[in-house]
Amino acid sequence: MIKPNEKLDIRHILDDLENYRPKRKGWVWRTKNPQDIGDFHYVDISDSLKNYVSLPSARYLNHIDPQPDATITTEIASGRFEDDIRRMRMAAYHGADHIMVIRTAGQSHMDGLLEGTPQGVGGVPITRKQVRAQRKALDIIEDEVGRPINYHSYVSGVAGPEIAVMFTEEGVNGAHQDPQYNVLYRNINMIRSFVDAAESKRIMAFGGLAQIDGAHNANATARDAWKVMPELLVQHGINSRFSEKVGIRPDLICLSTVPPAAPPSPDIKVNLPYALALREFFSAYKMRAQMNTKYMDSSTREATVTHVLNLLISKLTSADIQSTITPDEGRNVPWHMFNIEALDTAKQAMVGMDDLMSMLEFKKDSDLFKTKRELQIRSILMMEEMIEIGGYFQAVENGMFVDSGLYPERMDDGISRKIDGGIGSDTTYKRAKDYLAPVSAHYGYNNVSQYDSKLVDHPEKLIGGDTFEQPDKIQYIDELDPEDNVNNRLDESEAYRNKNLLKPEVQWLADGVVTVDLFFPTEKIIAEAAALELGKRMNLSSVEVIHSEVMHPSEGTRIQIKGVVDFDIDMTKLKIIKKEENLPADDILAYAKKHHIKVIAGTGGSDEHSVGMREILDIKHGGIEKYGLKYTYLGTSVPIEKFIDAAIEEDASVVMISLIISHDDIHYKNMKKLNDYAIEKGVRDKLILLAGGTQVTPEIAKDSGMDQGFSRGTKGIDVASFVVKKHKEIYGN
Ligand SMILES: Cc1ncc(COP(=O)(O)O)c(/C=N\CC[C@H](N)C(=O)O)c1O
Repeated sequence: MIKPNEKLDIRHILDDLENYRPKRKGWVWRTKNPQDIGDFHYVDISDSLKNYVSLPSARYLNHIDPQPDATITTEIASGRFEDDIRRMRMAAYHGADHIMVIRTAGQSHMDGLLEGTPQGVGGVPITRKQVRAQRKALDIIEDEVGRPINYHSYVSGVAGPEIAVMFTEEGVNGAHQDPQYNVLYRNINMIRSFVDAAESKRIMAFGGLAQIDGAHNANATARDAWKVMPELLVQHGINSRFSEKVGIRPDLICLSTVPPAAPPSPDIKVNLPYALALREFFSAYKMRAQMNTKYMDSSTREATVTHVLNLLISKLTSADIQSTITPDEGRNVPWHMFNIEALDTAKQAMVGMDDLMSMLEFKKDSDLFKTKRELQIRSILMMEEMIEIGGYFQAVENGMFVDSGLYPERMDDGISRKIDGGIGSDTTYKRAKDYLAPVSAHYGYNNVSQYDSKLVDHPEKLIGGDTFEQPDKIQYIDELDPEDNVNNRLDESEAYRNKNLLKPEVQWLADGVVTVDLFFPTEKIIAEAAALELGKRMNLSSVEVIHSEVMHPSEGTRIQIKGVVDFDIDMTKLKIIKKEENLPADDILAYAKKHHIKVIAGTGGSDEHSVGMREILDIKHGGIEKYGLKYTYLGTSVPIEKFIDAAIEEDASVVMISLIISHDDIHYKNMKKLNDYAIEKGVRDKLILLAGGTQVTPEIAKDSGMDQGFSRGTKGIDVASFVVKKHKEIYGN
């Protein structure tokens, strides 16, 4: 099993891919398991991971990392699967157990399977080899984090059935499949789409894949998304009932529900009635909540707050899968850090709202229920009209879908598709009387008995098993394109994989992209031009403004730029400051007692923070008291001189000053003052001066005259161990 300090070896993953077989088939849900974690009892919770990265503030709660009971998704879309695999491992550490891989632009229109490992645009070309490599990598990653990970991509498009077969052969665990998506958003002929969908869904049912529908696209496409809510209910109904009739189990039918409105609209008031309406209509199925990307601009802060409101909706209603679009979707440059931020947002908000509904209930007499009912009635009326005019196909041709009017109001701007039009029109054929497909998952008419009436339920037995039973029958193609493949890409970036060279990246190894977050005290248009100039002068190339935010029309603008650095960093030449090993606790205790080490401690300058210092001092937090050091606490806002005067008076050998406020580097200025005063009083060489604080950098503290600086995450033993080592240096054993 791979260790956290070992990097995934992509070449090892690519090795012998031909003979890789998936460990299991089908989807795995998390198991809800209410439990105590740390000092708290959680209810909407599943088991914790073996290896993980907890939220930053978990540091104050014994590094607990509670995992919500909902599956959490991250979307991967860089175009190079070999770099996406590292991102998948990072995502798994941050709580993702559903990896959704976007396909290269336009794959929906390709009528057949792609092969090999060409680089994609905005996603990877989903091919058997890329799927195998990623599933094999996820086998390694799920063992490392200690939780099954679902691999997911898309079965929509004209090659739906072929992709469904390949996914089932390769152990893919989930897929989007919704013929309405083909029709409305990819202009694929509707007859072809529904015939293909029946076949694809039948195969997915056999493979146990979880299915996600495409209703969310309506509210990403409609002009005023909140007005398509009745239609969203209709779209969910069409795909869910169709899927169930074809044979997909209801607990694997996941409705992709996105709150259609976002702030500054009254988000919860608009979205909650819809969320309740949906779950009341479709309680037999699973809910896949997806964060709203429609109203996302380029501010990751704004996107994150909208995401949290979406998570509130999920907690107020239900979410079996909680999808986390990268908050950078607004810029359409999903980078590693934004996938991880979105995962942390979901985990943080969901565990933060654990067991919410045990404390709340909705006011029965509020508008909430009236609006919910009204939306449901509107959607039923829409279904009735569809039946009246001749059914779904006719309704699409009449442009009933994605009309920006709140049904039955019509704006007549819906997406209309011809029943006999679109890609793949006129490509469906009635099966002949003696039609036979000797395969284990096939929708509709299959005249097996003409050969063997005993095998009607197992047509594949006619040929000694199909590829689902006999994976060795799979025709595995390695590469088709001698240029555009992973081997060439790996060779190009080899120096950054197995040498000591380092480059910053946002999505691809050694892409060299960095961002600079800055503020200019001037109007936006000038600030943007100045930011580009600044980027150039910082020797960045391809400098672009990726976000600008007006703080005031003339007083100031915040700008984020991205740019590329063209140099490498040689890791062997870096000055790495190793964290000092602590002495054994017993040795510290014995020495401190023998030498009666006394400490003067307090928060210096005009600083009132005291929590941090108490943690480092008090025995109950594992403070220095636990290791035999006696301390006198001077309190907060202690004048700098008083520390030295007290040390002299009490014959203390250590001064510990806590300095949290860092404006204008006042913390370092106070350290200098402390050091200078100790020299002035002629006691500097007898004293150990230590400074601590959230913004204290040890190196700068030492440059400011301290013997050592301590920053976030310092423990009592770190300080006690340093004191004993330093005391031995000054006073001998
Ligand atoms: C039903 C369906 N089929 C296929 C595709 C993608 O289809 P192409 O491979 O042709 O782009 C989509 C698109 N949305 C999925 C991403 C979204 N951010 C999500 O999380 O759902 C879809 O909704």
